[in-house]
Amino acid sequence: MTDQPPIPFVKGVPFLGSTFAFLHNPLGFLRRLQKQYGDQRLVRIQLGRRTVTVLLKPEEAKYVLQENNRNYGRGRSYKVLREFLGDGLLTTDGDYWRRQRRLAQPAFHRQKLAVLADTMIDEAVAWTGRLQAQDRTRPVDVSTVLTDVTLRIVTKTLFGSGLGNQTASLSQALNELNHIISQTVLNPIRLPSWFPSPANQAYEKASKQVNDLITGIIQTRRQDATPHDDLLDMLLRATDEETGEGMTDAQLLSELITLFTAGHETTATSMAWTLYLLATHPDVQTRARTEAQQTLGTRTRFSADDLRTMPYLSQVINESLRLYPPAWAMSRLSLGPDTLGVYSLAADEGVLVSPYILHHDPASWPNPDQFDPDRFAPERAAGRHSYAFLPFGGGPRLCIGNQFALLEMTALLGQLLTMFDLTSADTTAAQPSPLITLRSKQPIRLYLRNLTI
Ligand code: HEM
Repeated sequence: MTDQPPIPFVKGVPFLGSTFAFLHNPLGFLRRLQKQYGDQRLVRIQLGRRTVTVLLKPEEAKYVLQENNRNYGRGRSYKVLREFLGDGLLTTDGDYWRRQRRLAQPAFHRQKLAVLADTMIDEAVAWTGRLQAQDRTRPVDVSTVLTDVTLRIVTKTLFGSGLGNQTASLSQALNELNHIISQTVLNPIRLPSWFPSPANQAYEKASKQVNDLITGIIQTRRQDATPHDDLLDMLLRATDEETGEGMTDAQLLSELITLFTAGHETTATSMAWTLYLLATHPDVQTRARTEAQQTLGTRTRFSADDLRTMPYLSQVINESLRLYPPAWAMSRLSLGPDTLGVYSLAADEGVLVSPYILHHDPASWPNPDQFDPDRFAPERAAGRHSYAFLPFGGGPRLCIGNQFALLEMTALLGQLLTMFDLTSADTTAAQPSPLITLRSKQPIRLYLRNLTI
């Protein structure tokens, strides 16, 4: 190991290294690194007091996320999230994470998802109905309408439709909690959690409300032998093959809040980008609509099977996830020393895997900024490295909700395209803003014109 060269290091400015350059424009900064250091495959930068190794090629991403994943734990950003989400799938590591993942995985199997897909389709139909009833001479802010529908879908698929008037209060409380978490995680000046600041007090209040509501739901369900077609039911029934034990109420609570948080804004964000791309590429929109219309035929509602049989729509979604991956960066910490390609990596080093950077590498994606769904046509995708496209991460920590998200997006897109023509209300191009997820800097506003008129 000692013969190996150190990873190329970007010095930046004295004491602060690349901190300001990165914070000022993270995506621009990372793309400059890619241009300058792409041939070396990785590069180390200084962020604050720590150094971070940025992986610039899919081979190293695969190595860290999959081949030697046991040497890489959750990075620092997950430690902050853990304060809020507790010990859930997203924030834990090691044996604890492995057991929770084993318990939760069956809830996301194909047949189980087919049941949840029906809920998604019902919600997609209701959503387009609400859009149709709106005043459509004015543009629609897509983030608002998508947050609304993805919230409904995640609440219903997690907790079922039997919550009655609790559905609205739960959804509202969880959304508020989610909002406070995002604001706090992104704020560089964080007061300790015991300090009675307005943000900490708002968090305490929302968190207590969510915990009380979900704990109440869990306890009611534990007394109820009737099967429910929702994720909570599947998680409640899950037992560990080795010990025969299931999850405690506290574990269920953390996993439910995690699934809600991880599964809601990501999907709303990528749907917003997809609608924007379709509105600004009318030829792609027409082709996607034709496929959706032909699949639907004379029916008014898609079936769960239909959602897996629209290859062009799936190419469109993939290309949108390539250009604007909601999880634009994933952080890891090396647990022990390692060898990355020809370089040596020390223990306790930050490692950054950025889907955004790998998705814009010209070596894998010629003209990387161009929207071209045919890149995902089987003949063009053949031979591409499997980690050149990783919107859902990879290896054992691959997003547990990836198929859920793709089904949901297909249901919403398919339904929307069969009813409306989409055009952009703005002349300037939308710019990505890397917050916790990769949102658009400006609101995305579209006109929805009724196709039948
Ligand atoms: C377009 C939508 C989505 C995107 C782009 C996305 C992306 C990701 C990525 C990149 C990871 C891996 C993070 C890492 O390894 O550091 C992840 C993990 C995770 N996602 Fe998603 N996700 C999406 C939707 C969902 C949905 C719908 C759910 C649940 C219903 C969900 C639940 C989770 C959970 C629980 C994890 C942690 C898995 C583990 O480590 O075992 N995600 N997601």
